[in-house]
Amino acid sequence: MTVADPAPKAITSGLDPRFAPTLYARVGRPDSWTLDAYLQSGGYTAVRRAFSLGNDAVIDEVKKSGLRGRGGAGFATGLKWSFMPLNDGRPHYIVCNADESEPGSFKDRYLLSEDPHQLIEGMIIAGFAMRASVGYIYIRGEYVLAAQRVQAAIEEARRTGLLGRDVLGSGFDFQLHVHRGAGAYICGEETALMNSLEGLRANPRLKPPFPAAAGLYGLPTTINNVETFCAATQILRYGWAWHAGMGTEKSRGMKLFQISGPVARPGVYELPLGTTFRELIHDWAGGPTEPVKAIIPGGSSCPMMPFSDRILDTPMDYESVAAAGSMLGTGGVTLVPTADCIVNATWNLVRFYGHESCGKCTPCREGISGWMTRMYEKLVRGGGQPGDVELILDMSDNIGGKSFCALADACLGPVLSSVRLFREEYDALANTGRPLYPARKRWRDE
Ligand SMILES: NC(=O)c1ccc[n+]([C@@H]2O[C@H](COP(=O)([O-])OP(=O)(O)OC[C@H]3O[C@@H](n4cnc5c(N)ncnc54)[C@H](O)[C@@H]3O)[C@@H](O)[C@H]2O)c1
Ligand SMILES: Cc1cc2nc3c(=O)[nH]c(=O)nc-3n(C[C@H](O)[C@H](O)[C@H](O)COP(=O)(O)O)c2cc1C
Ligand code: SF4
Repeated sequence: MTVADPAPKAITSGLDPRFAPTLYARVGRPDSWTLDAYLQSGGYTAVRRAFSLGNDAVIDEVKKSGLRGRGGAGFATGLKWSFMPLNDGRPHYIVCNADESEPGSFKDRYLLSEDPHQLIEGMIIAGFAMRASVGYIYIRGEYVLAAQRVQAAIEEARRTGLLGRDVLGSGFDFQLHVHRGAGAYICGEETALMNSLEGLRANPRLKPPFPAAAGLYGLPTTINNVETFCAATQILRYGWAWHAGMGTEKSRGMKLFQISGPVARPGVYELPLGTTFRELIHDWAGGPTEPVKAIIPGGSSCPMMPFSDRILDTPMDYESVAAAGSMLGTGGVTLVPTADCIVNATWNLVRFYGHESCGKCTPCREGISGWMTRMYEKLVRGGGQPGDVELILDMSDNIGGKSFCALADACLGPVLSSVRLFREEYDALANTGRPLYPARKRWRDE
């Protein structure tokens, strides 16, 4: 754990005036993290509505809203909630995945530190719907401020009858606990996260069984991302039709897009799914500050795409970005400058994944942490040889689809796409030992 959590001064919440303020409505406002501020803006009305609807109707409401998981994979949230068994007499758990460690993703930290009650309300609603009386919020270790604010908000909620026995006189008992991570990316993978919560080493578990069948302590569990629970609060507040009325046919609602790299106004922008890359980059983030050659659309595990007119006009929804050859992921858009060595930039990601490999399976431990990391290091240090690029492709072929969890494949996203798009930069290093562009300074080099 190395990086302390700074106060969120630099964020830009791009609330679109055409839509009612939603997920980031309170971010940046004075004392936004306190119960008083939350109540003044209509907080905890959604949970009262949920209680009046009843458990199954809440799940139905989320299903009809079209909400899909905002942790990256986009799995239908209401459907996932409906997998939890009914009245089986066993304890059920819900878990909030607040581990947010994907390079390029930084939306959840501000939901946590600036608006913890919105998350708590979403988790009470989810716990009620899925008959869970205990919830855990697993927070990335580096998010110090976020953990403090969430903990303080839980205590406020307990003191005022929003958590604990008989929440708001509904007869529903619900407790929430914060668990802080200790700086491992793999703890964001939901089954590794459950092992970590149980005090075990954070290795992923086999799926299936999915968590609803056998989750935390082997009991029915549902894990959702921070933004997903917060969106559930808004859906219960404004109704499923309001949410389903935004976005595209299969990707409904608003999304927190993040943009980093050489743009005038990097930050978090709350926009409807289906907004184009061009609108985000040019209209909201003020446009690139230097020539750009690639877009990483949704966090570092998503394949790079060229910075072309076709891609700029692609709507940012799950289907359109997949059709364009990548993934929407977390909506964390990163721009890669033209004058940066793509091999060095990719090496930065490869060594991140190599460092974060949990070591459980051979293709990832030996392939990513070992061969791939050494191969990139050799290339960027000027030791490249003819045939190295073919070797990278061959290694990728032996790793892809053969690892225990998605981490190894995530590393291959930037590797294979950068070779495909910028082969000449790889060939230059392999054949001459010299890059076509000088490498930018990376924080890992400092
Ligand atoms: N937010 C971050 O910081 C971060 C970091 C790394 C990766 N990611 C994202 O993680 C994603 C991969 O996550 P994953 O490996 O959990 O994806 P996944 O597709 O295995 O699962 C996504 C969710 O849907 C559920 N699910 C999927 N199929 C199911 C089924 N048949 N029955 C019941 N439930 C089912 C899973 O339990 C899980 O909750 C990537 O797309 C990436 O964008 C996010
Ligand atoms: C290596 C790895 C790391 C992950 N890290 C996160 C994370 O930090 N936050 C998150 O919400 N999901 C993360 N995920 C995805 C989770 O496994 C899971 O899909 C998600 O929490 C489900 O929530 P959702 O349905 O609300 O998206 C990660 C997946 C993998 C493979
Ligand atoms: S792919 Fe990597 S992180 Fe996932 S189980 Fe295998 S070694 Fe661990």
